[in-house]
Amino acid sequence: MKLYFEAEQFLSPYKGKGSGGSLQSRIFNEAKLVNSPKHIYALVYSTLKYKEHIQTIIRKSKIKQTLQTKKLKISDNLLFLVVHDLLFSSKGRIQLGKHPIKDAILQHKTRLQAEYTKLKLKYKAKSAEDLPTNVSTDDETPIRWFRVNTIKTTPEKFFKDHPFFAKLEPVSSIDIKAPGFIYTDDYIPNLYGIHPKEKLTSTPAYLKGEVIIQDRASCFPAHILNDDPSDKHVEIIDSCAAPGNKTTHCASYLPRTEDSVVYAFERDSNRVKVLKTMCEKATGTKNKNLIQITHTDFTSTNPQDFPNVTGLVVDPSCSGSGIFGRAIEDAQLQEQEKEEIDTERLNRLAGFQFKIMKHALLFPKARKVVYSTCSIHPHENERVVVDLLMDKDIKASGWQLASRDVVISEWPKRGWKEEFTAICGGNEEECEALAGGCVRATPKEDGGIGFFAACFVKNDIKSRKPDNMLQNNTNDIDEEAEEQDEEWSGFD
Ligand SMILES: C[S@@+](CC[C@H](N)C(=O)[O-])C[C@H]1O[C@@H](n2cnc3c(N)ncnc32)[C@H](O)[C@@H]1O
Repeated sequence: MKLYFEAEQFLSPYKGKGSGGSLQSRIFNEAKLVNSPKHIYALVYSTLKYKEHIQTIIRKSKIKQTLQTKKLKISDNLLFLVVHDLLFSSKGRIQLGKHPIKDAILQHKTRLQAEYTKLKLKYKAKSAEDLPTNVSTDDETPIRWFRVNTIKTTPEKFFKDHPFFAKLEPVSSIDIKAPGFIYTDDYIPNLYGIHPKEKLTSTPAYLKGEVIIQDRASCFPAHILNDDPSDKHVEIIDSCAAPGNKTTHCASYLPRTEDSVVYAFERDSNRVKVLKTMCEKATGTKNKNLIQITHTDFTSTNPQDFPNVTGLVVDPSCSGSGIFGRAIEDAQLQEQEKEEIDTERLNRLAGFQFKIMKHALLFPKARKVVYSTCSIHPHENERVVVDLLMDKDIKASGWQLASRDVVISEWPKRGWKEEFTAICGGNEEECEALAGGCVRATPKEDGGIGFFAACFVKNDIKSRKPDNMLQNNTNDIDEEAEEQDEEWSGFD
């Protein structure tokens, strides 16, 4: 039953702290799984895809009544998984040794199969593939991105060891037609695209942490922070770190000197374990001091304790509305439920995001702070940026939005300029310039999740307040905002 018990937890929409990420990342980042994450993902994905039909078959076959009579306790989700395997999987068998639940379900095999046949007749379907589902194959990512982890290896070595991936081509289109090709990305160094069916996760390089699966847009923050060779960051902070994609990516940019470090903060106790596992795998024993993890709320840190930190990545919890892989889970939510979460929730999230960013902008030597979300909503993106730019303490300390040339200038999609009118009024050029300090990625259309990043830079202007005065102002975040953050912690 282990496989089904492990898969069961992923069948319901994520209710823990944070967004939890896409279904795929939730499963692949769960450190405690005994079964292969790939196997579990395939099972959960397919069960969710056919869930509506499985429910109908279960109801019509009256199998639940039999299970109750036999006093066999089985949750609905577990039953969906088992019935899925019996009817919808290619092997058509329950992956379970001898077990009373298996026996009880197999006693009903004929009835279950009869209901399945009726369903196929109703939809004139020859196989499960022809049945209508809420989830089209469009919900699958058109391309899978991975980066060669330069802490452990080099692209040259990786390609030498994996000659299968030898056909390097520039990624001219995100529509990869077939496995067998590998595409170099135009924007992020050491990032490659492959067909989603490519078996990367079984390669020794993946298992050893030499390559890391990471969405392209999610690689933007570390790249924006570290792209400029004149910025010699040695100490940086990742304020909201788990599961650690951006932490490990940031670490890969640091010079390999003894004092180079990424301070990674994570306040959630479960997620901090995943962060530790990922960082250990990515750095290995040789570079184990490259990342220092602290299990704490980032806003409780004292910026004066980090006098050498010059750059920060702030990727706080958000609505996760850009994660299209989640469509399969969203398909389970009632429309009404979806509507209810909107504006109020987004504003609460924005309040929290503002608070974390304001804290990040207090670090005395910081000169660059990259803010990001995987949300498509302006509430959590440009509007947070505008509120920060209009904040009197932040203005006084010399923080500004960076110019486009230091924020992946060739990437075509920038911030939404209309959102900046509160700052620049009708001055189109100024709005455009501000929007240029931000990048956006559209879900699917840009070959991955929806994403937003903005880069703040500090110019040493003469009129700015001394940093210690700013530090004293951190406590002006009112109690209401504190409460919101507490409440908020249920989202990501
Ligand atoms: C969007 S996720 C970060 C994803 C991560 N940057 C990555 O690329 O793998 C946000 C994370 O921030 C954590 N978090 C939220 N508020 C925090 C705070 N005040 N201090 C530290 N961590 C926080 C959440 O628990 C969650 O794990």
